[in-house]
Amino acid sequence: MTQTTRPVRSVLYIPGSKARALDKARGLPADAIIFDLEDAVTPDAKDEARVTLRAELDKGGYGERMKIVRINGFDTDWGRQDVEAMKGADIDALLLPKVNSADDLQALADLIPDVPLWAMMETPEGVLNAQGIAAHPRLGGIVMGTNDLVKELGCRVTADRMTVMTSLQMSLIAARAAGVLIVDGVYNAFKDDDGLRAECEQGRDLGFDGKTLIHPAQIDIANELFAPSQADIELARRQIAAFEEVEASGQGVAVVDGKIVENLHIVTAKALLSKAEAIASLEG
Ligand SMILES: CC(C)(COP(=O)(O)OP(=O)(O)OC[C@H]1O[C@@H](n2cnc3c(N)ncnc32)[C@H](O)[C@@H]1OP(=O)(O)O)[C@@H](O)C(=O)NCCC(=O)NCCSC(=O)C[C@H](O)C(=O)O
Ligand SMILES: [Mg+2]
Repeated sequence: MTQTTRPVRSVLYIPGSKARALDKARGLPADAIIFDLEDAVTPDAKDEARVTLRAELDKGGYGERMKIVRINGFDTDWGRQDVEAMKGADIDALLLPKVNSADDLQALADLIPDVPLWAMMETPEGVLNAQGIAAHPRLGGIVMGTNDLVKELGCRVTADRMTVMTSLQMSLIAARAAGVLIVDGVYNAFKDDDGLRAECEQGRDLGFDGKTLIHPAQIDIANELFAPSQADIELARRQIAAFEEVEASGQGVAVVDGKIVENLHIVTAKALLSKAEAIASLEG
């Protein structure tokens, strides 16, 4: 599976300092894990977290879950030490926080070869430079950092997220233009399932590949809402069948449920079926 077809419906942050949570993650149904050395770890726990995390990664047992390590930025004392500690580790990506430009990613790329890089989109400068960041040759994915964005923009958190909508969409457009994955920001109220459900639906409808999460109880909702539903799958199959039929008679437009279906809709339908297959193979 290439990085862009790999399911990332649920992307769970785990503080690198919490050994129990790091162990628990081996049995959680998250598609991806962000092992965090940045904001979820207090300054006095940074050195120990780095050692704990490397030991847990070396132990393995995380299966097919995508393993992403969020390091500290290079404007801190810890960023370079985090990179050193992750050299040779069995990980799928390093995630750089507060990326302002492609140069920030290049500084990380210069320190470590081969490992794909992911970028946190969570500063106004980063959002304005989203196109260049997404186009960096080592970039595999973008993670929205909506908490930092709210802080930096000086806006309020609203239920409809209109205050961060421009940033979400600029980042998403940049990711799509570059062909990299992009996952939505976290929903802080981790006991509010209805609120999480609404935000997942919004993120999915906007085009995000999945949602970052802070608690295991959020995983099932994200997995459900970022997967094609049975109705989506059946409609895609009917569209493909109907289009093949009209195509065989030399026409380019079918009608399904009173709506036109053209070749471009078939591309979307096939992509949806590929995603459903990738999820089934991951879960199987
Ligand atoms: C939010 C929490 C502090 C809550 O922790 P806790 O009170 O321990 O929760 P529970 O008692 O309900 O936990 C039940 C069991 O689940 C395990 N657990 C909890 N959280 C996780 C997790 N994230 N991953 C794996 N396992 C987890 C507990 O260990 C319990 O297990 P057991 O004892 O066996 O029953 C806590 O959930 C937490 O710390 N969450 C992560 C917070 C975090 O990572 N924050 C940083 C990322 S958010 C961010 O920075 C985004 C971005 O940068 C931005 O700007 O927006
Ligand atoms: Mg942040």
